Amino acid sequence: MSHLPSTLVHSYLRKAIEWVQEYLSTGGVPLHLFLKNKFRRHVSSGGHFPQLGSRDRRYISALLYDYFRLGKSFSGRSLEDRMLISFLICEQEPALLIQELRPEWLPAVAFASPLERAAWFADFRAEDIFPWASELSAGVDAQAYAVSYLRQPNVFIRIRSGHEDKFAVLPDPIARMGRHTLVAPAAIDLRRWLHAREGVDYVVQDWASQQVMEWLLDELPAGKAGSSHLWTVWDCCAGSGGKSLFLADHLPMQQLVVTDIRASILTNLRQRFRLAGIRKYRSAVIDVTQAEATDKILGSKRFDLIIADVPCSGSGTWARTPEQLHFFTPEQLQDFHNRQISIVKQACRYLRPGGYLAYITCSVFRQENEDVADEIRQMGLTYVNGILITGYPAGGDSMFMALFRAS
Ligand SMILES: C[S@@+](CC[C@H](N)C(=O)[O-])C[C@H]1O[C@@H](n2cnc3c(N)ncnc32)[C@H](O)[C@@H]1O
Repeated sequence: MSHLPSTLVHSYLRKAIEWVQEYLSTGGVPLHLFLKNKFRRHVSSGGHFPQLGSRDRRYISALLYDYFRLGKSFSGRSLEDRMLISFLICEQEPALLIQELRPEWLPAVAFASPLERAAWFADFRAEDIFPWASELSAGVDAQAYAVSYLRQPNVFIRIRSGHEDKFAVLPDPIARMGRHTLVAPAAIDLRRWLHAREGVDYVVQDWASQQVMEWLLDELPAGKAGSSHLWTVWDCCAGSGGKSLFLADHLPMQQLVVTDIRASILTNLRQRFRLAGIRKYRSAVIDVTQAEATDKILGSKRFDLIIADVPCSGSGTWARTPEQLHFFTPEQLQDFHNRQISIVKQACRYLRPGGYLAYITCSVFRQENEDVADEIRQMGLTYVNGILITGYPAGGDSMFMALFRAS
């Protein structure tokens, strides 16, 4: 791509500004859904793209996503300036657009890293991107975490045990991080590059998510040599089953129960389990905070291990959904905290004596991590160990886990 007509460049910017203004005033839906809807409904209004082609969509999407990557920085600038600064900082090849719209900024394009490009602007302060550093969990490097927003995160693959031979030779854009973990640049079309089946030979699972589950296996007696115990497991906020799929691949289980408050996400889970060849499990829609309804379904069942991968701010994954930086207010943390406590309080009634509770979030906020862990201790469970995986140096998510044991 060596040339972009000037009229087209201006139309991209106009469209992106129009849509970002609309999104800022309505919010509500994730940005990717907003854009999907917009692209579908886009009707020519006499502009320069009667139909939006894939290049048009790419530019407009990048302008919107990058705009949110700046978080609260450059707040003294106009919307147009912020959009173009963010494009310059975050895109690998921003020169065509910048040359047309802000040629005086071209010297900044010469820098390779987003941080260097950002620092070219005198009014940049990394701490403005994410201004809630005092709320972070211990172990999160506030500056590195803030700067991680400036780059689209990577895609991570978990190779399923027994399928390793399919990945003996890797094509160029895909690299190995471990025996079972591969990393690829964002927006890669995995089907084009891998001669392996998604869901069968591999699953897309973030590095931090794989790391916390491996850590869990090491902490549990199941990870120790000579253990032949068959585990009974309840994944009480199972979502589309990322954690359960990992366990089904690695933990000898007698029983696996997966539940979620949303029926639709369980449909997704069942499809993934079917592909993965996992048939021995029970699934049910349960709102764990509702004791009576939960009792009706689980009855007198008691579990060796309960996975509580609770709903949270998702701040450990916000580099994938940077619009959340704009809509977040610290007051929301108390609501998340309360919901997390009520889920755990109800869930741990189903632990058998000596059973384990794995409390998990993809949050970097203390109020959802250490503070909830402290309250779980006060519920009478024994704290075994905890871990915070900070994925930002590897272009991945961050995740917290605290492991408890019932007496
Ligand atoms: C972080 S996601 C789980 C991700 C999943 N464990 C995975 O690895 O793919 C949290 C899940 O909790 C579910 N959830 C929220 N409130 C709930 C409740 N009261 N009872 C049960 N599930 C709930 C949400 O629907 C969501 O799917």
